[in-house]
Amino acid sequence: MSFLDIDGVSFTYPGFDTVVRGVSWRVGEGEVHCLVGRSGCGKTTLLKLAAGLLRPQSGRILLRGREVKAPGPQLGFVFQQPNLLEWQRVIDNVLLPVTLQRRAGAQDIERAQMLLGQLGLQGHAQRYPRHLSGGQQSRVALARALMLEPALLLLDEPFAALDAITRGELQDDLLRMCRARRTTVMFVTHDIAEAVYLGDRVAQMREGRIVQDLSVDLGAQRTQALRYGAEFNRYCAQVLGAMDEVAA
Ligand SMILES: Nc1ncnc2c1ncn2[C@@H]1O[C@H](COP(=O)(O)OP(=O)(O)OP(=O)(O)O)[C@@H](O)[C@H]1O
Repeated sequence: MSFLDIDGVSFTYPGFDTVVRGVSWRVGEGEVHCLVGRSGCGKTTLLKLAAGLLRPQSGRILLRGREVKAPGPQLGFVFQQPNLLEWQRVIDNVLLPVTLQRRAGAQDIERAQMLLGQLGLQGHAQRYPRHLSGGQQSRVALARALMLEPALLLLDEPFAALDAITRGELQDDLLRMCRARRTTVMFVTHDIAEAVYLGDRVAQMREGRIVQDLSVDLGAQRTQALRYGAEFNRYCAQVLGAMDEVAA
């Protein structure tokens, strides 16, 4: 049994063609798995299925052996837009997963402050989202997703709107935070280099199916300098090659 078992899962939006077609995918605990593929191939839908936001019509999804039926505290989700509450301060945005259930206590506030500190936002807790840059807002969204210490973090192109340097910093923050906690990560991106940089595995989706599942043996400690190495570029070429096969 893997940490996350996606087993023969299919999904169709009512009245439309099937979007996810018999996908099986296993994710080990503490691993980072990236999912790439052309626009519309079903990546977001698969992520929503893994989150329990959608239910498969066939197959099943098990998290630590238990069927995922609805989103819960074991799951964190980060979307392309930070989706912060504009009228709440940064600290209250981070505390949101707690305050949706109960009043935040001193320990919760301490934890939120710690997460903000780890993401370089210690001085920003009392600000409002509009006072932050795009990269800082993405960091707040990441802190919020980690607030309940989820076992599985699902990210859907969370850094797509950021410039290359900020994006690199966020990638390193994500890896550092998740490796330290052994958080398991599923990360959807259009960017092949981002997938290879972050992933222990990179899966490629095409027309609802996983058509390539590549193990990336670049070690657990990734630094941006890796990107200039031959090995890194070989992995990128392998993923791109499989994508080009589709276009040919
Ligand atoms: N709520 C919905 N109702 C009907 N069809 C949908 C719905 N959401 C998505 N689809 C369709 O399902 C297919 C897969 O969409 P999905 O968002 O999963 O793709 P994706 O690979 O994440 O795309 P992108 O990279 O552009 O975000 C697309 O053809 C899309 O039009």
